[in-house]
Amino acid sequence: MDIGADEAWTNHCLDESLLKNYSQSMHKLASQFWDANNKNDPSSCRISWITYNVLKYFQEDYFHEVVREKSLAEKFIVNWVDNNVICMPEKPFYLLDVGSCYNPFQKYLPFKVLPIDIAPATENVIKCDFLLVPLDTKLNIFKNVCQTLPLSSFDIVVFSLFLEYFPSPLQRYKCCEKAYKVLRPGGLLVIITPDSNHASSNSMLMKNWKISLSSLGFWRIKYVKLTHLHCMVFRKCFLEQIPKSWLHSLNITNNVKDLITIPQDSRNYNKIDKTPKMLEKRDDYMVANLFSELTNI
Ligand SMILES: C[S@@+](CC[C@H](N)C(=O)[O-])C[C@H]1O[C@@H](n2cnc3c(N)ncnc32)[C@H](O)[C@@H]1O
Repeated sequence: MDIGADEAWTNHCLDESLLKNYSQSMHKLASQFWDANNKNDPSSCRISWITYNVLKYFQEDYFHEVVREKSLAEKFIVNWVDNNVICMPEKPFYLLDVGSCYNPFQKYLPFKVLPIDIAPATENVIKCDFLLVPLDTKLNIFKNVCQTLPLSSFDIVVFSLFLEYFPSPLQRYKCCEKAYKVLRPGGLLVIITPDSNHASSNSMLMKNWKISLSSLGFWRIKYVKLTHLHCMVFRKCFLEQIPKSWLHSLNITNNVKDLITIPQDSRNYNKIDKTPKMLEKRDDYMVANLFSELTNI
């Protein structure tokens, strides 16, 4: 029976032991295997990649991006006034790590981190369902549970291996919309999503993500395909009309909320053969291979 994404999500969230089990396994996989294998190399470690690129933006590229936005404003005939530019943020940069699991950014001193997760794997992570948590003027945490997140407050929002957790593109879109609201103008949304295929095989998908996020007021300033990951940095423009005008110039107006798709979305689960099968030796090899592929995430 098809129950739809929202009901599927509600049912999933009710199963606390399943959520906990997942995040603890994820913590173990990331800290005991991936971190040990990738030696903090930004060309293979997602956390180092994010840290390197975010610091480069705030410490070297910030004004270059402001100049670029100003020239785009001229191109799309959007009214630009110089006091659009709010002062450049200073260290420590305020980072919201959504789906943090085990707070992997805590060791980086340039960040003041708020790590949130629907099922924290460690005690220093705050419990919060990002999809449902209300926004307000202030951060409100009660008994290690986040009650409200503050609007226009963060320099950086990180979605690392997070969006693909949701069953529908619309839920992913709502998360990006929320990230837009909690970011300061000029702030960054960093998205990391897994994919071990060649860069060209899902390039259309990534282009659609760019379109969808542009409709919210983000401008993509960096995109890199690593062996097993797509890594993207989106900047919250001072003027949301700029990315929206870009979309308008391409005649893109429809379905922008349904474009954050992942390869699993197009799988027809009704057609999958559900008759129980005996596991064979070659199934073990297949699973082992799958994980060895991910050793340098
Ligand atoms: C694959 S793990 C990624 C952990 C970490 N970000 C990393 O890169 O290693 C995804 C995490 O997202 C969390 N999560 C899923 N849905 C969430 C939601 N709605 N709000 C907050 N966290 C969520 C899960 O509990 C899980 O810990």
